[in-house]
Amino acid sequence: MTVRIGVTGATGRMGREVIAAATERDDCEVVFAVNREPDGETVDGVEIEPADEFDSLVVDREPTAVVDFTGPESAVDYAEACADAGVAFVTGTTGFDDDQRAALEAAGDEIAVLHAPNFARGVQALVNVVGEAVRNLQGYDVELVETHHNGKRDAPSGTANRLLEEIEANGEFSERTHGREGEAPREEAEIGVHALRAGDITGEHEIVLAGNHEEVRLTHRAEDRGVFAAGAVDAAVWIAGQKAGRYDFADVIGE
Ligand SMILES: NC(=O)C1=CN([C@@H]2O[C@H](COP(=O)(O)OP(=O)(O)OC[C@H]3O[C@@H](n4cnc5c(N)ncnc54)[C@H](OP(=O)(O)O)[C@@H]3O)[C@@H](O)[C@H]2O)C=CC1
Ligand SMILES: O=C(O)C1=N[C@H](C(=O)O)C[C@H](O)C1
Repeated sequence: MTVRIGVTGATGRMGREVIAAATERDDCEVVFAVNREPDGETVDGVEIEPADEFDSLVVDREPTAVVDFTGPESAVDYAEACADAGVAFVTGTTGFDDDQRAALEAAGDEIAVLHAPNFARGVQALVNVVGEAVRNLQGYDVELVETHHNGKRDAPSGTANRLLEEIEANGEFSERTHGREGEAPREEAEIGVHALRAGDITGEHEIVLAGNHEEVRLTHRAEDRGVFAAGAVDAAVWIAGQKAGRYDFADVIGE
């Protein structure tokens, strides 16, 4: 079976990678790709169409799934349009506020919705091990540093927030401290969170656990955005035929 994929944010950093990853697979076809204000360009031979035609494209082209890397507001709009059309929705977009997250989850009542803040398999492994590290090192100081390109809009990253949830679920922490300045001694139970933005760095996440005259560093470094795109296309293939509900990348890779 060929999985028919619609792509949103198609001329963005990730949208281009998704088109490339999908078109190089034998089991996928990109049936449409949209961006806000396309200027007639094509990406890997796929014509980029205007985003305001999404509602008709998602019906007429009969995609199996839409893959979205845009922004939180538009991701929610696309999820709702997919719910109306009965088309599965995969999004890697980050930076949702609580209302937007609730709206995205509500779409999961109608269709299969998969949201993952990071589609790298190595990050899923990091999520799996960080809780165990925190449990084994109770009382150690924990700090998280994430580093991304200078075009990233949200901070901390979606991946950082996911890792922080895992850290908090496995240890006794009082609060997150976002950066430090001036007279700011460390509280025993705080988690320091630091967001660096520079150049075209694809994405790095490092958790530092320190105490007892030793330190442990758990680091993931994405070397190429293709790793995220490949994971997102794997998710689009996996979600074909899934029933309505809310899914994450762990479901795709079988954990
Ligand atoms: N889950 C994962 O593995 C990953 C997630 N991400 C996340 O994906 C998202 C996109 O990242 P990236 O590709 O780097 O960003 P870009 O800014 O490069 O691309 C975003 C694209 O979406 C379009 N867009 C943005 N806002 C809207 C809107 N309101 N309506 C319609 N189109 C819109 C932009 O159009 P225009 O050109 O007109 O602005 C652009 O083409 C971010 O939230 C990022 O954090 C990124 C990498 C991996
Ligand atoms: O914006 C990015 O580039 C990335 N965003 C995701 C996030 O916010 O966690 C994933 C990845 O780190 C790249």
